[in-house]
Amino acid sequence: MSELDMTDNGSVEQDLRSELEILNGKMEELDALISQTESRGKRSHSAVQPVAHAEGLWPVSSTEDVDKQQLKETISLLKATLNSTTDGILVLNNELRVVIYNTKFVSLWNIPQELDHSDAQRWFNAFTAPLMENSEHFINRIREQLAQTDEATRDILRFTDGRIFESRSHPQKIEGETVGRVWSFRDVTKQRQAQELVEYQATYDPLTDLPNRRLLLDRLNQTLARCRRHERIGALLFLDLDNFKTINDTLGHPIGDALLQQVARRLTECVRREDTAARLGGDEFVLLLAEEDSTIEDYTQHVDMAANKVLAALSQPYEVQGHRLYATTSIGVSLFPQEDETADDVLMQADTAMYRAKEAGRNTLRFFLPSMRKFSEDQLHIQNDLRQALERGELQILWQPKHDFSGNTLGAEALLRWKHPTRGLIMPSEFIPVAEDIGIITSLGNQVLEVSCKLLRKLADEYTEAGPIHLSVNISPQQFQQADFSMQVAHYLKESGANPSRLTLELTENMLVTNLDEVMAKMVDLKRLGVRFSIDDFGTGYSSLAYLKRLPLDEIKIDRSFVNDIIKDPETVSIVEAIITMASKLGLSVVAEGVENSREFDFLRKRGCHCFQGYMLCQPMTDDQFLEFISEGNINTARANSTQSVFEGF
Ligand SMILES: Nc1nc2c(ncn2[C@@H]2O[C@@H]3COP(=O)(O)O[C@H]4[C@@H](O)[C@H](n5cnc6c(=O)[nH]c(N)nc65)O[C@@H]4COP(=O)(O)O[C@H]3[C@H]2O)c(=O)[nH]1
Repeated sequence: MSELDMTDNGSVEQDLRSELEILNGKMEELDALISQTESRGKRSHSAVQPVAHAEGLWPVSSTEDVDKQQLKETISLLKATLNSTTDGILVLNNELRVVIYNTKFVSLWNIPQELDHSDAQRWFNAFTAPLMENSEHFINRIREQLAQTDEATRDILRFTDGRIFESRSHPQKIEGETVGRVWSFRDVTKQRQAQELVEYQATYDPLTDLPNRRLLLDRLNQTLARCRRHERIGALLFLDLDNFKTINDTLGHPIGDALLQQVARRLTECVRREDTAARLGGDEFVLLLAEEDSTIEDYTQHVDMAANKVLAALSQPYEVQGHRLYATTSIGVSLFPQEDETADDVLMQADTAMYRAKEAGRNTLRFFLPSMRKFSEDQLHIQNDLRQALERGELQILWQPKHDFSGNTLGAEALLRWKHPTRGLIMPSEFIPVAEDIGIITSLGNQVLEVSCKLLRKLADEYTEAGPIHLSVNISPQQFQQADFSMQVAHYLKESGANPSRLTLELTENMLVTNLDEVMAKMVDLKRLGVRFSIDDFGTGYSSLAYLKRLPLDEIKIDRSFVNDIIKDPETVSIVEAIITMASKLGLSVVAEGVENSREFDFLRKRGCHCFQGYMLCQPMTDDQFLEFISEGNINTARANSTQSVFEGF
């Protein structure tokens, strides 16, 4: 690569002067000598001709009546001085012919002796072409510098073999008239590489080689300025991997790092050269799309397509050190400029939109809307409030019963609610992701486990006539990954005296596929205690027959979205039928969740579904309501408590 970097002209003249101090001194001697001969009526300097020597090219006078001895001494001193410098020195005249050079120059540029040493044009043609990607540019620069009769210059020359030279040049004058130019070349490869490394480390992410936050903000600032100046539109995409933490915690950081590297590669492949893919840290990436002179509608469409392409690319399975991993992404998009927002504002807006994408179910994208600004402020408040909610006892567990096809209550699922002092009832879809983000989901989940175990014991002791009632508890990935999770479960079971076979732990598919072996070992451990396992939201994640066969599962829960679609969508009918058949072949019971009407119920019952949960049957209820419901053994109690129940009877 040939890169000319013209900077620092002012101070260079000073540097060059000092560097060539000795040389200049000798030149003055030579001038004085020449003047002597001139004063005798001879124009000796015009007779000085370049003659090639093994060590370089030196001016030799042909004038007979110059004091030859004195001239010889001066030349030998000049020669010694030039050859003692660590820089390659080259002097050209205005016609681009070589006047003088030293041995260092020859060795730096690998110039063989047999070449015509007086013809710089020929040198450069022969030697710069293979050394530099753009040698023509270099030769033009030499000509340009020769034309700059007064200025000192400094360039950085880059060679295809990786070497970097610093080239300084200074005009050569005789009696005020510029007759040529002196160049000094220094190999600065090591210094430049060290400097570039420092610069690189300050602006690039070492793991993925992508620009870091600093460089991104710098480019975003420039893009914002260009957009404002030329009335263009730009877009920033904020990406966050949905289940990276699970993978990182379960499989370890080396695998997490390798996954991030693959994500970075895919991102770079998805975008155009003029776009910027950056990593902010952790599993947060950003795409800065090049600005365009376009209408907001066209640009939005373009960004939407680009973001969907990224979602599709990043959701493909990853092969990392023998593990097949799945990672989806949530994307928030901010279009700019809107008002007088800064680069930080744009980043924050995209981040806010990303949270909305997560909230909307992950593996999706959302554009930032001004109304979301309030949402991000709310998020901050929610985080602070949730930290205190545990201590203040604001979290409550509701129980949603599950029934067999005759209406017998088989059990219930524990569902959290947050009774916020000013905002009222907050649903888990809103606060569970926050609890995961701020790291309190494990203690929250443990409380649900503890309460569930105590209730199991109470049901077994005091509600025997209701038959064996099972309780199901949702287990978050972070909670399951705790090294002492099995011990925690064992502790709550022992402390309460609950029957372990009545406790069902609900896991999600994505939790299972990240590291099958480790997950299986933990499940086997827990199975020894006697607990049951259920896969929640089955069909929405990465369902794989491999894990269904290998893991010690007891139950599959068909996701609500399938249940609600079976009436209107023939494809969903096939999926649900396949799930029930497969579960039956594997000896697993099937729970249909979110059953809202009798048509869904009838369809599922006829296909062999064992267990039903949904508003048609019962809404989630408080402890007291649930215990009353159990003691009456009558589903009609639940109907009476529920305004939304559409249950028509079994
Ligand atoms: N539209 C409709 N919805 C129905 C119907 N029947 C039940 N549902 C709702 O479906 C969700 C079922 O729970 P999930 O799939 O485990 O999904 C749960 C679970 O993933 C999570 N969650 C709730 N409690 C806990 C908890 O204690 N720990 C953890 N880790 N997650 C929890 O929050 C999710 C949402 O919980 P909920 O809002 O209580 O929502 C519950 C329930 O109220 C119906 O007929 N129609």
